[in-house]
Amino acid sequence: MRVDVVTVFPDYLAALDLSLIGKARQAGLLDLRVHDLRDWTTDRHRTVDDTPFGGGAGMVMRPDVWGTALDDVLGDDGHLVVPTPSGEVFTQRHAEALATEEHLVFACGRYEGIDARVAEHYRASGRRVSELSIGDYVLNGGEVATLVMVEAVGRLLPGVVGNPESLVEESHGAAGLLEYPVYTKPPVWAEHEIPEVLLSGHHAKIARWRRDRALERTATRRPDLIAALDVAALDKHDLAT
Ligand SMILES: COc1cc(COC(=O)c2cn[nH]c2)cc(-c2cccnc2)c1
Repeated sequence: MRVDVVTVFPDYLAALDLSLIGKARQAGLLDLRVHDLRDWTTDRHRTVDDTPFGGGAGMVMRPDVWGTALDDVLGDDGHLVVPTPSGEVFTQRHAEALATEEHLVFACGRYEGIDARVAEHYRASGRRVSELSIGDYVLNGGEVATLVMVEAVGRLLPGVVGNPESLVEESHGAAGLLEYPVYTKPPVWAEHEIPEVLLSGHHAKIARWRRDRALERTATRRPDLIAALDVAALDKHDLAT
């Protein structure tokens, strides 16, 4: 997979050189390129923004600069992803769908956002455009949201995560449940013990205990997910464990 990120703060994406995503890049599993939007400006001050039509506070990012940058970077197959508070909420389902793409291009907005004609222009020219929010809050720019989405997508690519099994059981995974509580040594810590069943070696009981804790946690913390629960996947998942 090729991922391009266009931003006025390229250094923000340095975190993608680290850990699993960094290793995936070195292994050639992920071809990540970060671009400075100002490289497509034509004026002496390398201006990327201007005042909003209709008035209001703040500045808006110019369509002409974004257009020349994205025409270069999108190529024939790029799927344009625009992190924005006004987008569809990004979920594990979006991560799974984006992980099947060949080429993603993240446009990191700053100020009050990007001129709306940019997304419109690429949609109208038949390109896939996804305006996605990582949550109901406002950030100063799309870079942090891009880090979140690149990590969520990148870790699903074959070969990136050591044990693909671990992708099945995690929160928001195939069964749509939150993850059950996990424990490791020592068996007693600060007078807190481990649930007995986990020491029993009885795999069916352990699987059942884990499923019950996941259901309990989901019902308590995310009742909205219970309504969307795919019981069939849950049982399939259960039988698989
Ligand atoms: C592309 O347009 C944007 C992008 C961003 C950065 O992304 C987020 O904040 C975000 C992404 N998921 N959840 C939040 C912010 C604004 C923005 C800023 C101030 C006032 N209004 C809008 C606009």
